[in-house]
Amino acid sequence: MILEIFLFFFAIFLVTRIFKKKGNLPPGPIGFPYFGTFFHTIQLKNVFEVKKKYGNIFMINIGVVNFLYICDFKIAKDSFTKLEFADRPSWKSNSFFQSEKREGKASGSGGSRRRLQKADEGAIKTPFLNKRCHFKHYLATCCKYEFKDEEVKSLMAKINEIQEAFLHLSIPDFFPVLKYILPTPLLDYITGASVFDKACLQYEDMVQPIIDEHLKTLDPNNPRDLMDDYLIEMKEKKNEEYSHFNITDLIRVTFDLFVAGNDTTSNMTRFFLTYMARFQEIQEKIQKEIDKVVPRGTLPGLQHRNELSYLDAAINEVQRHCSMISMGVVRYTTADVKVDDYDIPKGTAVISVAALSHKDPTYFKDPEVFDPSRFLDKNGKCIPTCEGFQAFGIGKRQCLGEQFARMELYLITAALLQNFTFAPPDGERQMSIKPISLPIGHFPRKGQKFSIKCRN
Ligand code: HEM
Repeated sequence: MILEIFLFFFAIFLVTRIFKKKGNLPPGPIGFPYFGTFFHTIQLKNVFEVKKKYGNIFMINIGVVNFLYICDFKIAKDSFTKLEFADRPSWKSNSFFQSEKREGKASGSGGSRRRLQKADEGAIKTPFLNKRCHFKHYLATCCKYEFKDEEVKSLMAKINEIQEAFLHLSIPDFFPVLKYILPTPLLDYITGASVFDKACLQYEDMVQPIIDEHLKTLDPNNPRDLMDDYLIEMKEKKNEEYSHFNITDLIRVTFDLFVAGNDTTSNMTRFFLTYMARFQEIQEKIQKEIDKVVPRGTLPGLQHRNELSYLDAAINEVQRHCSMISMGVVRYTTADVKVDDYDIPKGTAVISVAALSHKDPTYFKDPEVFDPSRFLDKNGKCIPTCEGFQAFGIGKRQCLGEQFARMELYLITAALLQNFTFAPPDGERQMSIKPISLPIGHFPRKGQKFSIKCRN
C-alpha cells in the first residue's frame, strides 16, 4: 500500500515536471527528478550536443541548482558586464575563498580586489619572475625563498591538498537532502569535507606567523608587498562598520593568489610548449623573431616585448585553441534578470562556454586552424583581445591576474624558446595537442614527453 501511494505521488511529480509551464525560462533537456540533467553537461562534447538541440542559451538543473549555459560570446558579454552576474556561488567548495563579509569567490568586489589589482598593475616590483610560485609568495609576503625551500614546498603541498579535496565538496549543495539522511561525519567523509577543513586550518596556521611578522615590522610609509598593503588598509578602515578587511580575509587573499594564479600559468606554459613541438614552423618563426630582437647572451625582458609581437600573438592563439578554462568560472545571479528575452531567476549558476566561443567561426575564421597571425594587426602588432576571446573571462569578474599572467607567460616562453627547441619525443612523428578534458577544464596530458634540444 505504501509503495502504491509513493508510486502515485511520484507519477504526479513526474508528469507535472514534464508538462510544467516553465514561464519564460530558457529551453533545456528534461532530467531525472531530483537528480536533474547532470550527465547532459558533464563533458564539453555533451554541452555541444545540447547546444545543437536547444540553441545558444539553455538551462539544466543539477539537484536543486539551476545552471544557465551561454554559448555565444556576445550574449555572455552583455550579461557578464552587468552587476547582477558578478557573484560567485556560495558552495562549500568556495568556502575557503570567502570570509563572512566578502561577496564571492577568489576575491570580493570591493577593496581587496582593488588592492590585488594594484599589485597586478605593477605597484609591487620584484626581480625574480622566473620561479612562478615563489614569485607569488613574494608578491604576497615579500619573503625570498630558494627553489627547494622546505617552507615553500610544504605550503604548496597544503594548497594542493586543499585543491584536491575540492571535487566532491559541493555535493550536499546540489543535493541538500543528503544532509538529512546521512550522519554528518559520514557525509563529510564521503565529500572530503573533513580533509578539506583540516587542510584549510593547517594552511591558516602556516600563513599566520608570516602575518604576525609583517605586523611587527610594518612601516605604513613603506609597504613591502601585498600583505603590507592589505594590513595598512585594514588599519585605516578598522572603524568602518562594513569594512571586510580582516586577518582571515588576508589569509584567503594569499590563498587566492596561489590557487588562481599558479596551476593556470604552469598548465598554460605546458600547453604552449606542446603546441610549439607540434607546430615547429611557428616555433622557428618565434625563435627568429627573438634572435633578431634580443642580443645574444641576454635573456628576453619586458623592454623587448613590443618587438616580440608574434610570440605574444602565439600565446593568445594557444589560449584560444586549447581553451584551458573551457567553461569559464561559474557566476551566480544576484537578482532576477533577463538574458536575451529569457527570465533568469536570482540564484542561478551561470556558465559562459569559452571553448565554444573560441571555435565559433563568427569570431574566428577557420577556427580549428592554429594560426597566431589572427592576433596580429596590419602593422604586425599583437592584438591582445578581440570579440570571441575569453581565455581570462569576461566583464565584472574577469581574471584579476590577467596582466600578470600575460607577463609571466611572455617572459617564461621567450626565455625557453630563445634557448631550447621543443619537438615530439624520439620515435613520435607528430606531437598530440589533444588535452585531457575534465568538467572543470582542459589540461595538458600528464607525463607528456618532449625532445628538447639546446640552441647554440
Ligand atoms: C594563463 C593564466 C590564467 C588564466 C587562463 C586565468 C583565467 C581566469 C578565468 C577564466 C577567471 C574567471 C573570470 C570570470 O569569471 O569572468 C579567472 C579569475 C581569477 N583569476 Fe585568473 N587566470 C590566469 C592566471 C591568473 C593569475 C596569475 C592570477 C593571480 C596572480 C589570477 C587571479 C585570478 C583571480 C583572483 C580571479 C578571480 C577574480 C574574481 O572573481 O573577481 N589568475 N582567471
